Amino acid sequence: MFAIKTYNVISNVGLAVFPKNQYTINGVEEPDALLIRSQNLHRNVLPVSLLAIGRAGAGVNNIPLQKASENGVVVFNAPGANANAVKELIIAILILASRPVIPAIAWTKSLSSGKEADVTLQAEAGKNHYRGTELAGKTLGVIGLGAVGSKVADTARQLGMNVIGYDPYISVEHAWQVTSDIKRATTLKEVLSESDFVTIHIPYNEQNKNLIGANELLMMKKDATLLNYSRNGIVEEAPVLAALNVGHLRQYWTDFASDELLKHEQVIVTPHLGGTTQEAEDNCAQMVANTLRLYLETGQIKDSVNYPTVKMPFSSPYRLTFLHQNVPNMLGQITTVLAELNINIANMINASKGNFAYTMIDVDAVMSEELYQEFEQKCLAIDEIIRVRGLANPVKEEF
Ligand SMILES: NC(=O)C1=CN([C@@H]2O[C@H](COP(=O)(O)OP(=O)(O)OC[C@H]3O[C@@H](n4cnc5c(N)ncnc54)[C@H](O)[C@@H]3O)[C@@H](O)[C@H]2O)C=CC1
Ligand SMILES: O=C(O)C(=O)COP(=O)(O)O
Repeated sequence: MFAIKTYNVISNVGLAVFPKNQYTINGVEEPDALLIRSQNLHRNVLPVSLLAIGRAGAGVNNIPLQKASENGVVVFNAPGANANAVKELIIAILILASRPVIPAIAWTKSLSSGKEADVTLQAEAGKNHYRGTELAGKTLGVIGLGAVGSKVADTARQLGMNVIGYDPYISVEHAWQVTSDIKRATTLKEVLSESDFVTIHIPYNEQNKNLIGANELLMMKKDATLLNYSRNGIVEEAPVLAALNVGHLRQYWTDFASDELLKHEQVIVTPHLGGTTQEAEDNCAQMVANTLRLYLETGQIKDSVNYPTVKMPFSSPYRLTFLHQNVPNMLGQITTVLAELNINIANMINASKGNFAYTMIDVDAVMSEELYQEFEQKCLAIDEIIRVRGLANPVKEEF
């Protein structure tokens, strides 16, 4: 049995991926895996039992990745699974930022038909106060052309906007997804200075902390609108409020509340709604539940943010897996231990990601508990080996 502990609201479609006869959900204190959304784990102690964390969503800045890697905890996310939800919200916001639909609705609601008054006439007479502008022909700057940004760029083009994209680290896969008729900016300044709307779709990490501050805001067109549906730490709040106050920036739309932002009339804050649709919640939970199962049951790693992708058919009766430092001679040391115990290798694979690496070795026969314990002890005596697992071949391997 594997034990999963969940935090946040996780879709039942995702939870249904775990067969009841093999998994307990929220049944024990020492889980094999966590399944979370935005739960902040930075202050949590990771239990020794913990093998994996599944983030049902994109951003992993709520997870202590270095600590997880060092403790042999593989962290997975659900790349792209909520991107359409964020895209649709961004498009709605671009329209709401151009046309005062929300105040117009509130005003219309306030009309009352007294004895003489006719709400239709009042509405017709007052509508000019709610004149908007159109998106077609305006320029949208998209910072980050990953799963969300590439979709936003495409749809904005379909709406007749000019689109400038900026992503110096774009993956080949996403580069293929981005429509070819957007302008590629080579500097942040280029995208900021040419856009009427700027929308940010990048991860929060040390490098992207405060990416948009006073200097960058000055690069923006006067009267432009800034959208931050990525993370609050990417945009510095004080300079944004100052830019709004002096009339340099028109509006700031964000998914991340703060006391200061909520007080400002030209800041419109949504309650971290980007990925909150039924479809996105189902997609994310289902995707990451499948990758958790794949890892827990077969040792294979897919969509991990801290360990490499490793795929190998489970064609032998027994599999050994090793999370270790990415240093020379790891394979040599592991195979020496196997040879000492007279265990024959049927198949093996090794891959690395940054400072960490993963090795899977399929062996000819199921190891007895006693033999496995001896093997594990010898392996863990090697300083650079972080975690060892022994897995019997599951009946079902496809996820
Ligand atoms: N508001 C919400 O509910 C949601 C927020 N997000 C946030 O949006 C972020 C992006 O999500 P996805 O597009 O799914 O991730 P992704 O990983 O597919 O794309 C991120 C892109 O940003 C690029 N990038 C990184 N640093 C950059 C920089 N300094 N300048 C320009 N480009 C840069 C990368 O090369 C990559 O192409 C997530 O990390 C998360 O923080 C994602 C989903 C929902
Ligand atoms: O996927 C992301 O990065 C998000 O920000 C969505 O967060 P959530 O799952 O709604 O708490």
